[in-house]
Amino acid sequence: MPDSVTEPSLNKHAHRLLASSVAALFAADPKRHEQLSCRTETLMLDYSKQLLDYEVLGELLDLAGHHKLGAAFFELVSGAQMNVTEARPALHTLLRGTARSENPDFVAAVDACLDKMQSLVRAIHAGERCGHRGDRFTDVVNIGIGGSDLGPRMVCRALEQRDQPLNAHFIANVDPNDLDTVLAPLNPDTTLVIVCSKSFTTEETLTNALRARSWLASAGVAECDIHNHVIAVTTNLEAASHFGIDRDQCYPLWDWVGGRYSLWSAIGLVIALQSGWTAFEQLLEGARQLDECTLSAAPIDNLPMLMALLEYWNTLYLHRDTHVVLPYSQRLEHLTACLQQLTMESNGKRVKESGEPAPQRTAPVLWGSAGTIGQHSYYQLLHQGMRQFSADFIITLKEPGSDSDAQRKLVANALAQSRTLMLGRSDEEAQQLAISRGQPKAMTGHYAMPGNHPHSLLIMDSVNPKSLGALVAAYEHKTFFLSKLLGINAFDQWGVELGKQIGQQINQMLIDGQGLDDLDPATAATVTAWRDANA
Ligand SMILES: O=P(O)(O)OC[C@H]1O[C@](O)(CO)[C@@H](O)[C@@H]1O
Repeated sequence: MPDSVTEPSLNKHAHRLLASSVAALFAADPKRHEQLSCRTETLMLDYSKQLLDYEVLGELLDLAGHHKLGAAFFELVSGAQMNVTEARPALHTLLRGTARSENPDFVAAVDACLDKMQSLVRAIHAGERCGHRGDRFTDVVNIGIGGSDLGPRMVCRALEQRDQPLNAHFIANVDPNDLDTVLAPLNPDTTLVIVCSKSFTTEETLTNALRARSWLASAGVAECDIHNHVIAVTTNLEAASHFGIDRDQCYPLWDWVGGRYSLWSAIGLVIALQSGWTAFEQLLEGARQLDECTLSAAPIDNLPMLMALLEYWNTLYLHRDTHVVLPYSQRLEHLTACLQQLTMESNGKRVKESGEPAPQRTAPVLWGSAGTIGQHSYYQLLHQGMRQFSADFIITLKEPGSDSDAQRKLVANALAQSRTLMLGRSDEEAQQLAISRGQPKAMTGHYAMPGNHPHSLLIMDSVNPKSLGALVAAYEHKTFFLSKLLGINAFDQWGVELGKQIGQQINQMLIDGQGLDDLDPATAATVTAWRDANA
């Protein structure tokens, strides 16, 4: 493939389609939703409201072939060194049992870790492993940040039940208010703390872990009993044992699992503790099934590949700068935050794998929140603002046990918004509205909405462990396929690393006030102001 900024024929199609509309495409082909949809066991993608026709779809599918997306995915799950700057594979799929025979060297470690996790979960749920006074654990606090927080936090919220074995809590921010607020209502005697840090060097996590230990100690947990209340998940056993967590209380992680892809590993312990081992296994199974189907399906039937091709089309050709994810489920309220790290930390890059500048736009900004709440804040911009965006609506068909009237209204809102984003309100209708309000025609523009905002619907039966596993895996693979279309490495994050490094330097300057001349004057002035305020 030449490194052209964009493919000329797709550019021509984009020009043509931008002068048309999704509504016109539906008028010409009322059954297009039957063709422009794709199913897996647990998910359905309806992309008929995207601004594309069969010609464009054909060319996008050809691109999948040119970029050898299927082969690249096989390489990924087979343990090829996809992370070129860190010379590592990215084998999160192995954690859920995909391509075991391709990765014989790592299988035993994964199995042993799962066994160790399961034993812990069983012992805690059976009341065999208790707090220092012999009380059953009632609460589990996960301390971690980024991938060591967002995935498990999202899944725990999604699977929350009234009568669950343990209640899960999360502390991520180094802002002391986060820890103080989370721990305040908890009983230290019945609380288990999991320190999740792949590197065991992340400042926020280590600071919070120390503070959580002090909280336990000040509640009377003797130093020799702390090991019963604090466990760790990390690749860095040495740092964890230096911190005071015995090796046998550490659950392993490996450098071949990226932080933002790690919820399937022991980083997911909090999920199993909250929702049970079976739920955790089902989560892995849903993701594994999605992996299998991504490995075997032709591009036209390959749900994450289609999602990536659509994002590529929307970003590069229809010039959408942002992608809004709108889950119509309060259970999925943390999904967007989780996908932000997944997609923007993976594909928010400006160079290709080779180190050359990326010749085109890379990842769009991802944002959004659970519907219907956003309808009463930022949807106004979606309907009448001037920004160009694409969107995913996530809808569930049946939520057993929830109020059916409210549930129906939720879905009605999702479908209404999707339809309005597609159709908008025509100038004629807007004019009639202006007139009916006794206003001159000149006021028409206030009521008109362009519509024609490309978006997909991701539909699942309900938010359950299996469908959730599949949903997250679908976004993971979409992210990977997009990286391959863009030619970038999805598995490093050098921008974040720089921030961590400079943060440590400035922390030292806040402590001792030394070396301020090395800073820019504005930053130095704020360091001085902070030191004065805290003198
Ligand atoms: O698990 P660790 O090593 O504490 O890192 C936490 C997070 O920090 C990052 O490096 C940057 O945010 C993420 O990739 C990672 O998930």
